[in-house]
Amino acid sequence: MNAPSEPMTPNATLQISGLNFYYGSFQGLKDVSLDIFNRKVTAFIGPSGCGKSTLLRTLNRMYELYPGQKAEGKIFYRNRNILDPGQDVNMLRAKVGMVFQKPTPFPMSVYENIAFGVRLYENLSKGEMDERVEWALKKAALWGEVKDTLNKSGQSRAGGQQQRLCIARGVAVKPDVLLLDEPTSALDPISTVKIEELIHELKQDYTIAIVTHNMQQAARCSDYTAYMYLGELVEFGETDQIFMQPAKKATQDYITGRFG
Ligand SMILES: Nc1ncnc2c1ncn2[C@@H]1O[C@H](COP(=O)(O)OP(=O)(O)OP(=O)(O)O)[C@@H](O)[C@H]1O
Repeated sequence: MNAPSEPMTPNATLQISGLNFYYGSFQGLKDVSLDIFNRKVTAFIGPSGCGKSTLLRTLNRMYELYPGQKAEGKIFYRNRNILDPGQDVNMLRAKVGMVFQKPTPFPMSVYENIAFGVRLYENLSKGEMDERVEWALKKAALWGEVKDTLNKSGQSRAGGQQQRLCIARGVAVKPDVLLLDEPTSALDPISTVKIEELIHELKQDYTIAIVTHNMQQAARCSDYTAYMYLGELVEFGETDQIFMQPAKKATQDYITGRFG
């Protein structure tokens, strides 16, 4: 780990400063700066291709799994710039977990879906692991539905349960931050409501950033909203302000459906 660098804004879990992102020669993010606050939900909204997912994927350096993708600028987490080459990326991804649009349980039992990730970071006894699995499934509001079938395949569950299993898997390694990339867009309305209720519960313990196409979802779930367009952050603020009194006409046009 590098020496501590700059102090962060109080109450910020992540502080993004002057972030640029490149897919080869194409610039996907342009000088983006914003704070992601502790135990709050921050929503990224904007038309398709504006850079929402790109921004989310910088926060745990997920983009590095793909050649030719590069981030420049600073993202502070615990007073350190996680974009520094010395950052331990595995540790970062344990602390800043991610859930994807399409539920992606591993091809193994419900129990193993959770235990697998925990074993990468901790050496727990069988009893401790059983407790951790139960704890994570309870956090993801799934325990009641799966407690009698923990040894059945995670992939055989319904879509909404699979997504909550992925959230349980993320929570099980005790992260600080959960990144949710369109977590309900592949789900039916009832499962969507459950995930939204879960987000509300989870923010008591975790900092959450969510990408969503659905403006009503952003309005319902988030405390802060960032409106993006063509790789730039147009406006960022408390969700009520962004939806009721946006400072910029471009934001107003988007949220009133006049554009996008
Ligand atoms: N692997 C890639 N290679 C090249 N360009 C990419 C790649 N992935 C994304 N882009 C481009 O980067 C820009 C931002 O994409 P991104 O997926 O972050 O947008 P988004 O706002 O999340 O869009 P959507 O709502 O459609 O998911 C787009 O112009 C997109 O075409």
